[in-house]
Parts: sequence; C-alpha cells; structure tokens
Amino acid sequence: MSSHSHSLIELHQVGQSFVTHQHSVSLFADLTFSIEQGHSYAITGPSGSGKSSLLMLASGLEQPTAGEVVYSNQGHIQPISHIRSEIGFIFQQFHLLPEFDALNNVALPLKLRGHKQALAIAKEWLDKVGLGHRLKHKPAELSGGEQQRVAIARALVFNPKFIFADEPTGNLDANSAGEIADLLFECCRDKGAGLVLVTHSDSLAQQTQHQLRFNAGKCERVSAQQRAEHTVERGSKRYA
Ligand SMILES: Nc1ncnc2c1ncn2[C@@H]1O[C@H](COP(=O)(O)OP(=O)(O)OP(=O)(O)O)[C@@H](O)[C@H]1O
Repeated sequence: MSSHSHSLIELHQVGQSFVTHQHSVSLFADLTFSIEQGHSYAITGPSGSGKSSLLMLASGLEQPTAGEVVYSNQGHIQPISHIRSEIGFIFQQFHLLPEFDALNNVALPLKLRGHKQALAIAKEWLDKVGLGHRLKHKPAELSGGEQQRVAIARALVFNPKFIFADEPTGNLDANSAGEIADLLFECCRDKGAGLVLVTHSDSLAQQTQHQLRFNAGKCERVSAQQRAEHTVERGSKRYA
C-alpha cells in the first residue's frame, strides 16, 4: 500500500448515550483510539453493552453524543461524510435489497461507482464466498448464512479502505466462518483495509491485532499481554 492513500479514523474522548422520554442509557464515555488502514481490531463484550453503537459512530454512520470522530487522509483532515464511500459495512441484519438478486445486490456498490465490469466482479466475489450457484436468488430465497455471505461480498467488492463488520460469522457453520474470516483478514493484510469486527467469538477476536472490550459499563483497550494471558487461560481450561 502506498503512503499516499493512507487514511486514519481517530476517536477523541468519544461518548455515546441515548435519552428517550422513558430511558437514559449511557454506553461509554471518554474513549480515545485510532483505526488505521492495514490494521485489524476486535470489539468484544456482553450483549447490549454498546458494541454495535461504537461501530456505527466509528464508521461515521452515527454521531457521538460527546467528543469527536476525525477522518484524515495522509495527514489531511477530511469531512466525516467522506468515510461513507470508503467503507464496506456488514450489518447484523444484512440490509440486502429484497427486490435484487444476489448478483445485483453485490454489483450495486460497483455500479454506483460507475464500474463497467460490475456484474463480472460481483460474480467473482460470490464465487469467493461460496455462492456461485445462487446468483439469481433473491434474499428471501436464501438461508440466513447465505444472506450473510452476500452481504459480505457486497461489503468487500469495491476494495474499501475500511471494513466494519457486526458479527460477520454469526450465522455460519465453522467451515464457512473460517473461510469468511480468512477473506476479511486477506483484505486487511494484502489490500491494506482497516478491519473492525464486532464479535462474540474468542477465536475470531484473537486473530486481530488490537482489541477493545466492553466490561462493566466501560470500554477499554486490552493490552497484548492481557490477550496472551487470556489465550493461555483458555487453553489450559480446555485441556484441563
Ligand atoms: N437509538 C437508540 N435509542 C435508544 N437506545 C439505544 C439506541 N441504540 C441502542 N440503544 C441501546 O444501547 C444499548 C447497546 O446497544 P448495542 O446494539 O450497541 O449493543 P451490542 O453490544 O452491540 O449488543 P449485541 O451483542 O446484543 O448486538 C442497548 O441496550 C440498546 O437498547
């Protein structure tokens, strides 16, 4: 990757809370960290702790209630709206277009960018996620795991600078999950994408370079040493 294209997302003392007329929920506060192209990050923690909310604001899709998210390219600050066209987002609910078949769902990001070979490249990606035999199926005619793989192909098809993935392997069997994880890490390692994964899977989290963990109402970075100790602990429990 050339340094010309190097982009960075920085979260400065970011906080998120939701106040409705009935509830007030404070998810995290004073969180500072950077997401760099070519690096991989896991966000872990219990259900309802705020992982998806953090993903939404780090990707510029939502605004934080405190602090700021700064997007820069080669040291030059860009409007946060510029992240939109640079990210591949894999949502927990997939958000596929129901009227489009798998091929056209995956081709859409390329068509929107005026790509002449959109359908051919989309087909290659559907092959990569193991769905070469489901090109003409609409989302309602696909299983949950198949829809998830279409959503993954759609997120990766245009070589995004950043990939944000909410439980990307949640609906997949162990084999498909491993293959999809390999694809995601390949995009990070070989194509220089910044990869941010929300996951409940310890083994997926362990493959990333950095980890943020929600714990008792706080979101903290997990150090390399803590991560190594956790792996040893898990290992010794498993074989005890
Ligand atoms: N727009 C909103 N308005 C009010 N509350 C919200 C809103 N979005 C999220 N919340 C609340 O914030 C909390 C955290 O939600 P979030 O989806 O970030 O959790 P999560 O850690 O990703 O959970 P899971 O692992 O179950 O997907 C939830 O209790 C949810 O009810």
